[in-house]
Amino acid sequence: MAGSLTKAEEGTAAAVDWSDEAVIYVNGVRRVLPNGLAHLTLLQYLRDIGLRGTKLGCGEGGCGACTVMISCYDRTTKESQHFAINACLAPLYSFEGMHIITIEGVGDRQRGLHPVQERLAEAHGSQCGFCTPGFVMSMYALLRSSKRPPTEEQIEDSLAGNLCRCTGYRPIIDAFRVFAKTDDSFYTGSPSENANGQAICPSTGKPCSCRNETDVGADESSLLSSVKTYLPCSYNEIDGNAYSEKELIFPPELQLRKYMPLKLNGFNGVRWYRPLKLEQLLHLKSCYPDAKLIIGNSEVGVETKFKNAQYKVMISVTHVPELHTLRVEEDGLQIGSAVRLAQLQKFLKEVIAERGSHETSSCQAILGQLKWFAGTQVRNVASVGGNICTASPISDLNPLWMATRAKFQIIDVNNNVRTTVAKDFFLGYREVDLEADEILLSVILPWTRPFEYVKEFKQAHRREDDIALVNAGMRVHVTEAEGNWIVSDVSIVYGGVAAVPLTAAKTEKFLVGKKLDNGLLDETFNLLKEDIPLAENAPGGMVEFRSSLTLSFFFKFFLYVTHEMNIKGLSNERFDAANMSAIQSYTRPVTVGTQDYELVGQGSAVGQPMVHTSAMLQVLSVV
Ligand SMILES: NC(=O)C1=CN([C@@H]2O[C@H](COP(=O)(O)OP(=O)(O)OC[C@H]3O[C@@H](n4cnc5c(N)ncnc54)[C@H](O)[C@@H]3O)[C@@H](O)[C@H]2O)C=CC1
Ligand SMILES: O=c1[nH]c(=O)c2nc[nH]c2[nH]1
Repeated sequence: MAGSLTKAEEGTAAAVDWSDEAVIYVNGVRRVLPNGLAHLTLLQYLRDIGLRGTKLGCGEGGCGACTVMISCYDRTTKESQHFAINACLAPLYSFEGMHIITIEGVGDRQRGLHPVQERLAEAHGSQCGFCTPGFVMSMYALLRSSKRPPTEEQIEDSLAGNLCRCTGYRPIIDAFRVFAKTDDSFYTGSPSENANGQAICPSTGKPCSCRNETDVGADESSLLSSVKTYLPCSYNEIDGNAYSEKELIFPPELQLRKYMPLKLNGFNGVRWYRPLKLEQLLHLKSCYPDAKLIIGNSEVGVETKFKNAQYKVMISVTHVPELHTLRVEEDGLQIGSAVRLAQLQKFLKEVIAERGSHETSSCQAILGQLKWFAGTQVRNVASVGGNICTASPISDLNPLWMATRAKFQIIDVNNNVRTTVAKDFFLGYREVDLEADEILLSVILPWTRPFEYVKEFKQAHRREDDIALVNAGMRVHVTEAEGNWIVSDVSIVYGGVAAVPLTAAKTEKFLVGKKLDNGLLDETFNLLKEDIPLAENAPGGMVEFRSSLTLSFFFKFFLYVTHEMNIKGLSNERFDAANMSAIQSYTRPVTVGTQDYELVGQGSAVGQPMVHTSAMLQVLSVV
């Protein structure tokens, strides 16, 4: 049904036939969304229609209890794509034309448990059950989106946005480890052996004894490990059918459905638009200069829920192709502002694999930082432009855009494009160089030159899914002059230390023209302390610690560059082997944990590793 045009929209070239018909599928069931729900999140809607298995935890995208799987159809590749998201921040209408699968769509009492649910229950992976549907959905989305069985690392990464506060992560990870099919022998019952005849663990690739522990019928009086329940779960025990036969498919109607520009309303006069063309977006922005652009809503959602922000007009720009550019160009990469962070990760990996390493030092640093940016569910929706324009003082990427000499392309409502350097874009606390009639179009990330090194830094209370205490982006370019390799250009930018990312200007000036050697360090540290002052009462506290981080990040950068230059024979600066760990990027081995307990046969359930009676219900999220 076509929506009527407002006065402001009348008589313009971009007048559009806006539709107010919004169709989604939820667990295979077609649902026409009524107009008037623009103020609702997906989570509120799901719970309103009786699907209460998806939980409201923190409500700000941090705990994963509200995880659901979204499927959409890529008309270019003709494939459906699946990803886990947090329903608590997701604006309902953003999913028009998509399929939402909730915990109820994965398994239920009639169809039985999905193997993911079955594993979690059997491996004692639920206790109070509140976070359980979120874990199931993250694992389910990973399996549905993986062409090959995921690795154990991928499984753990996919759970970084899910918090558990009672069961503990060991049994949860143990439960899901079986889906990391790394060795067929694990499934055939004849594990491979090394030259010494020791069994090789199919999961870790190291000698172990887990094959014995898969023998459920082993002597019960012996010491047993909880990993004994590692059995493949390829079928459902209720009726013996392969579970894949019951997997919800992407609805054929949605494959064929034509996207329409949408105009819908919400409570209290809220208006929600989904333009399909840049021209439509710019026209809306000219009619409503105060309109809020929305992509992932992971910042705007927090502002409206917790900071009393009210936005009357919201423009969802997820379907504007010009904002989704991901292009390799002669001078670097062009990255559209609406590109999701997970898409950017995938793209950067491809670019790094294809191009020479000297060109992609910036790409590697950004990819390195994205690994620790929030959790999977947030990265699946949050966008490059959303992070830049939020201009959060702790943004993980903004110091890097500045340090890498990135440029931002900005377009106004009259289609004029201007380019500014990232370094000049952040004006004050959450204030950027954008006029009311302008939007961010894209980011241009230049290739690095030979002998140019870029590195990312972040320190948080915990590595996964946490905001930075201090972060930084650093870059140096060295060139040869009279037989010496000297600094020709350097960028040192810190986040988390001021209202905007802060450039260490005096330090940069000092370093230019110098040969990087240990003798420079004392003076550099003194200048850094002047450049990055942290007052005793600075917001965020822990000033001594944060101050020392600014120095230690630089020291690590210095070591990294020195080491790289030594390898290339450009320098013979002393490199103390004890400092090696400072330059190695942190890689956490997959989690390994065992639990040993003695079974005391006293004729009762006490002391027996029995699955508790609520487990089957908790993994279905019906309790
Ligand atoms: N809730 C959470 O757990 C987390 C939230 N974040 C935040 O989420 C944001 C990520 O992006 P989204 O979810 O996509 O943001 P969003 O849809 O919430 O938009 C964020 C801000 O950017 C503006 N914006 C977005 N694109 C724009 C463009 N092209 N031109 C001008 N302004 C534009 C929006 O109007 C809004 O003010 C980051 O800024 C970060 O601060 C990041 C990690 C975790
Ligand atoms: O750049 C960011 N990185 C994060 O991890 C994060 N969490 C909330 N907001 C954030 N911004």
